[in-house]
Amino acid sequence: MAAARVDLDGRPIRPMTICMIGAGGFIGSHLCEKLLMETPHKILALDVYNDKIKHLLEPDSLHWSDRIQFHRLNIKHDSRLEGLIRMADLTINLAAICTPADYNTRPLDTIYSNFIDALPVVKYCSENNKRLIHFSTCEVYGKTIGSFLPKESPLRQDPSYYVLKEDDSPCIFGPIEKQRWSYACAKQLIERLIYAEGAENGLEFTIVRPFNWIGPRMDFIPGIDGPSEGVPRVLACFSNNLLRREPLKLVDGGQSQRTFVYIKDAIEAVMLMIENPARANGQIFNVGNPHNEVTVRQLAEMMTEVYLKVSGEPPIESPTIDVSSKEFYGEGYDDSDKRIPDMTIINRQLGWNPKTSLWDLLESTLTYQHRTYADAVRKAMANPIPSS
Ligand SMILES: NC(=O)c1ccc[n+]([C@@H]2O[C@H](COP(=O)([O-])OP(=O)(O)OC[C@H]3O[C@@H](n4cnc5c(N)ncnc54)[C@H](O)[C@@H]3O)[C@@H](O)[C@H]2O)c1
Ligand SMILES: O=c1ccn([C@@H]2O[C@H](COP(=O)(O)OP(=O)(O)O[C@H]3OC[C@](O)(CO)[C@H]3O)[C@@H](O)[C@H]2O)c(=O)[nH]1
Repeated sequence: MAAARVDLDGRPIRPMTICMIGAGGFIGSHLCEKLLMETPHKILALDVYNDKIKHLLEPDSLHWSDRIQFHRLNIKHDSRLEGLIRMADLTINLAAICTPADYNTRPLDTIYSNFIDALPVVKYCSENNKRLIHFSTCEVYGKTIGSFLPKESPLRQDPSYYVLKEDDSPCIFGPIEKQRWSYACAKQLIERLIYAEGAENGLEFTIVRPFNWIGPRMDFIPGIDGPSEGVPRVLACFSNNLLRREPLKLVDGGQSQRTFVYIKDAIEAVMLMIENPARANGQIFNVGNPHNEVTVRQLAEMMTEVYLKVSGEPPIESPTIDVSSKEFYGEGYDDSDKRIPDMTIINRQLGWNPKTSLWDLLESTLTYQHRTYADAVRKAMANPIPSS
């Protein structure tokens, strides 16, 4: 018989029902997989799409088929939402517009999706005394304090000017006409609302701030499983360029810095939050890998090297090309300069640490991208759809 599952304090973990909103997306698909394969918990999976979790839903014979139920619904307007939250012990809200290309071009949709549409979820959890794990973002920190110092200032090397701490760092956004910040601002306000529901009405909540989680099934490859003119997040943009053997586009010289964490490491952190409510409730957690920092240019160079290795293809003559942010994203784009998560709180509360190096996570992710898309891209390039 399998050993009983226990939490970090040695208490048995009781099987629970989880209402997961946005379960059909990148993070949702990995979380569903992990919950079904390694726990006895049940999932009410809510989303407009289910392509990324089809493998978990289709075969009736799989031993978890009675532990996941998919409900195709849009939380903007569906009266089933409150009933589903009431049926569950815990709600996890992942639903959002969260691709930067949308923030300045569809700011109203972005604000509605990240603030207005999340309001009923918070309200139903609060009114029905249900626990909520809400997905926010590292973008709530905006720009670092250090970015406002003169370029040559030695203080730029001082971590207190750039490491991002949940309980200490300010949230620094650009002006309103830089509509890039519509997303970060909406996420910040929903965080404040959830926090206030906790303080005034006793809502049991956890807020997650992901720092660039990447891995298989992230976003789409334009023209293959998403719109030809669509602009996904950087992993999928660069994967698309590599698959098509075209130069990787570096926005404004690729000088911005990011830390990337492997989705499978990050999901371990979410599992600890799910199964340790006493340690996770009332907390805001950075979840990232401070050791995997690169400039976007370095990311492009590393992805190129890894892709050549896993695909066996020869290099192209010009592996990267510079583009302006106006050309790439349009008017109103702005950027976070640097994102290093402070890990003190998640370490103290949950003992979590990321494990996978950037090279290793790119190797497994690009192997997946090559296996999944190379043939389809080759065929699409051989038979381009004529423009009307
Ligand atoms: N991936 C990251 O690194 C990252 C970083 C920061 C924040 N986040 C946050 O994590 C969450 C999940 O991100 P992801 O990367 O999985 O994105 P994703 O776009 O792959 O997943 C979001 C899912 O929500 C669904 N959804 C959106 N609006 C909906 C609605 N009105 N009704 C029902 N379903 C709806 C989408 O169909 C999609 O499947 C988001 O809230 C995002 O802001 C992610
Ligand atoms: O072809 C490209 C695409 C992007 N860039 C630059 O890469 C940086 C990262 O871009 P991206 O991963 O698309 O998004 P961000 O990190 O800026 O924002 C995300 O962070 C977390 C999240 O909240 C959800 O995932 C989202 O807002 C950036 O500097 C781009 O300009 C590029 O050079 N070439």
